[in-house]
Amino acid sequence: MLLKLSPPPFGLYALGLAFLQSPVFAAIYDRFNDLPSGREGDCGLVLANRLSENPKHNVLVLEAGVSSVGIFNITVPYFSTQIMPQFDWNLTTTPQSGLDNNVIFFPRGFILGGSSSINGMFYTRGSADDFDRFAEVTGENGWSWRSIQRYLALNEKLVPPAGNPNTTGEFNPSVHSLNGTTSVSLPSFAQSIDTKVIDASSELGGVFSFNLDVNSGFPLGVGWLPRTIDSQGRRSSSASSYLETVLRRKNLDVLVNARVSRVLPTDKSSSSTTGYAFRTVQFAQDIVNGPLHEIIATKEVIISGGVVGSPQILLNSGIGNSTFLSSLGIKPLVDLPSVGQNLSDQSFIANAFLVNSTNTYDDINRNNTVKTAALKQWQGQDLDGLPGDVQGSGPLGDTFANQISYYRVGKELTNRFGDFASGPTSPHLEIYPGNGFFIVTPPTGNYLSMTTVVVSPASRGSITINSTNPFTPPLIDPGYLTAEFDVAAMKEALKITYTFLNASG
Ligand SMILES: Cc1cc2nc3c(=O)[nH]c(=O)nc-3n(C[C@H](O)[C@H](O)[C@H](O)COP(=O)(O)OP(=O)(O)OC[C@H]3O[C@@H](n4cnc5c(N)ncnc54)[C@H](O)[C@@H]3O)c2cc1C
Repeated sequence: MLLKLSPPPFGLYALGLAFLQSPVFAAIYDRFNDLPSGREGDCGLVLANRLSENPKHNVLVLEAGVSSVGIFNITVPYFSTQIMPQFDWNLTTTPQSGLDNNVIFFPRGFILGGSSSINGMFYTRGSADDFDRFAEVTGENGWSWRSIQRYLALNEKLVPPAGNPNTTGEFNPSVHSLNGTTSVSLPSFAQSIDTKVIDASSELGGVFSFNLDVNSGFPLGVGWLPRTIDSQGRRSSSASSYLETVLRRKNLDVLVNARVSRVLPTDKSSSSTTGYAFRTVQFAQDIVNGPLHEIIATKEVIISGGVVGSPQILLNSGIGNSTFLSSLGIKPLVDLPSVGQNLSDQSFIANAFLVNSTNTYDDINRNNTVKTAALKQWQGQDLDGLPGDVQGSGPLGDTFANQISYYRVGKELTNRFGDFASGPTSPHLEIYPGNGFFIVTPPTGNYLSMTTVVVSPASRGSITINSTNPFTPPLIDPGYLTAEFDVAAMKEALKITYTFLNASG
């Protein structure tokens, strides 16, 4: 099947895959010249995994960033709290009018696995209403909450946390799968605030009531937070779960340091009325000096460059708003005005409060002796002369939040602005506690973080380009807090946070 683009299809993925003869062996390559000849195409890692299940398909993944294999700082979950510029695109937003024209860092993974290799590993599904809304909007019932269960089960593999602590009462086994691909576990490392959080939920009740499983389709309330971490306390990313496990396949190859500039029509005789077959992918391994390489997929190209990379590749290729592309000097091939529009991102504030406890994570972040001891614990080295230190245990084998909570804003706000959540089971707000001040820890003091997120934002923005150089960073405008609803909702999140913190527990 060729990927033919003609208006109005949307949801274009890109970077391709190909069907070739005589598979040789599978590998991750650094240089184009080392690729076995005849390997043509590429695609996202879940697709690469599923498509290469069929030995008749040959699949090539092109990744702009580096390989994730064996990278320690990616594997150790806790290091997700630190910015790692070598694995990041290091992008920033345009000045944000909703944030006093500040420019904000916009992290995205520049590595195999993309942002799943640098993210916070929270495993939280959308609500039942979210999926049912996808089904309604797309007219495709396969997206409904009921239908999607099969795919959630294929994705999730619930495993015991490192050290096998007792997780009874922290989840509902009936909504989890033991047989999928991505390892998911409950917290392995008890934080000193855990009991206080659960006690506050029970004391306050109402909207703070304990929810046995926020992944049941009904996320409202306070619950324990599953994370994509395996039983040895290692990050489970799309690269570690979907790619590294199948690298032995002879029909799957990966080329890293390969930045795609454009997809090109392969059949020059096609036109915007008959539709183009975009099977040629152009990319560079050296974006300053070139050269530009071209490969042609025998079958199909699938663009999966994420929320920033995909629209940028499409716009570079002449697929987008024709008037805009012409004004920039790019020949429009397919008029798709929605490309890069309607960007929706969740604004958040990492609120930090000084606390009188010294039992927080802050010293791991700023004291090398404490960090080294925690690393030894993660490596399973003996710290106390007693047997039993487990690989992946301790604070570094876990992410920074053990609980998560979801709320709806009051009726006053939805009556005034409308309801931007997908339905009554869907939250407007997410709030999670963390036992420290993360990302940029101050040199002194101990902290409690209460991060507040508007998860059903009304603000909309865009991803666009302002250059004919395909490697110039795109213009990222998430429009943070430009909608009045989002500002009002964030204020409500802060009020909820104060109520929660004022519980006597
Ligand atoms: C800091 C951070 C924390 C997050 N925390 C969580 C969390 O705790 N839980 C959660 O569920 N979600 C979290 N997310 C969101 C989640 O990680 C992303 O939604 C998800 O990874 C998006 O997947 P994707 O494949 O669409 O895009 P990406 O993960 O961005 O992958 C796109 C891939 O394409 C590559 N690429 C892009 N352009 C090109 C090009 N021109 N040529 C070649 N390759 C290209 C990129 O390098 C990347 O590997 C977080 C995201 C970030 C950034």
